[in-house]
Amino acid sequence: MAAPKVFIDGEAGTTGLQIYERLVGRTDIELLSIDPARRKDTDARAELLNAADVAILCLPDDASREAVGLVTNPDTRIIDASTAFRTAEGWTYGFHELEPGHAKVVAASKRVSNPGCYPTGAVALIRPLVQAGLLPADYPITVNAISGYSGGGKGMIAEFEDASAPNHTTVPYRLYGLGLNHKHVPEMQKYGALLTKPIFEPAVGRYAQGMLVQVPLHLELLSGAPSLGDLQKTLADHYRGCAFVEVASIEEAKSLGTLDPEGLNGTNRMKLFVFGSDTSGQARLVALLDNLGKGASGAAVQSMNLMLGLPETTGL
Ligand SMILES: NC(=O)C1=CN([C@@H]2O[C@H](COP(=O)(O)OP(=O)(O)OC[C@H]3O[C@@H](n4cnc5c(N)ncnc54)[C@H](OP(=O)(O)O)[C@@H]3O)[C@@H](O)[C@H]2O)C=CC1
Ligand SMILES: CC(=O)N[C@@H](CCC(=O)OP(=O)(O)O)C(=O)O
Repeated sequence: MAAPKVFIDGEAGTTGLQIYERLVGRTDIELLSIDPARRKDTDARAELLNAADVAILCLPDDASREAVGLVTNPDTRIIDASTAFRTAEGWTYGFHELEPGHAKVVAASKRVSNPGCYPTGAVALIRPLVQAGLLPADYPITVNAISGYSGGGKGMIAEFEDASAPNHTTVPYRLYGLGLNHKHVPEMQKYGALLTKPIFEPAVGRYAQGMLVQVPLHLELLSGAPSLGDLQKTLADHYRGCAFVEVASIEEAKSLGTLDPEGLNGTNRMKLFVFGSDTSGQARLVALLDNLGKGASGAAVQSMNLMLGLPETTGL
């Protein structure tokens, strides 16, 4: 039987290139590549999109919407890495670990939206606690996060790395999203199962890749005033058996004095930590992941594997 065909639209971009590198050596799929000179040519893209069994879109939102509109082959299945369809009807959210059985839903879907990098961490921390009844759905959640500059794609990479770029910067760290209207907020609220819009405080640092996503909580405001151990156990129970999501034990978390955002770079893994103090009644939940791994390209390959009936860990 012929190997299924996969086309990456936006293969030359940051996310696209990382997916290409994960797929190029594989013999269980056939990678369709566009002539670099025609990579923005609508006809050339439409031809390959419709020839693919799975098309992975690694494009800005508008170009993603355009690409979806170019697909007329009912057998072409789409994984979109942009923000365009993450909360849209008819699309499956590609966070396999969302709840038991969700990987099967992804496997059967024709349209899968790849989760945002920050929401992957935030949703992973928040949703199981809401579903377990510990975290009230109307809790005033704050999500604080730092990402490496590759999170902003080719444009931001040039800004930090290319001294000749018009917007070149040498700042070590900066806050952004100050108007509290970051594009990831609706996604965090929807898949975090929250009734209240979270306050999202992102920052970018002068390093390429890797992120930390934090959710601070006051334990006495949670249902039943749980301990740090109760929160850790709820998360650990939820992610037990997941190949790519791990929950640190309370002992491991207590043994750490610091946490490095680059710790899982180059992997499709995410690790969750419950820090804090039962004595002070405060928790600091943290997700560690690679924005280009589990936060983008790794997650897209995980979905592609499932959609093609392959083990989700293939090539990851
Ligand atoms: N970087 C990250 O950590 C993450 C990114 N994403 C999402 O993935 C998507 C891609 O982001 P990223 O890879 O970072 O961005 P990049 O800017 O690095 O790459 C986007 C690519 O798309 C190309 N492109 C733009 N318009 C078109 C078009 N009309 N037709 C064909 N190609 C086009 C660009 O071309 P050109 O080279 O000419 O600019 C570029 O190569 C975005 O939607 C982003 O939100 C998701 C999670 C994390
Ligand atoms: C550092 C930085 O700028 N990060 C990007 C997020 C990455 C991205 O492009 O968003 P998705 O994960 O939804 O695709 C931002 O905040 O806009």
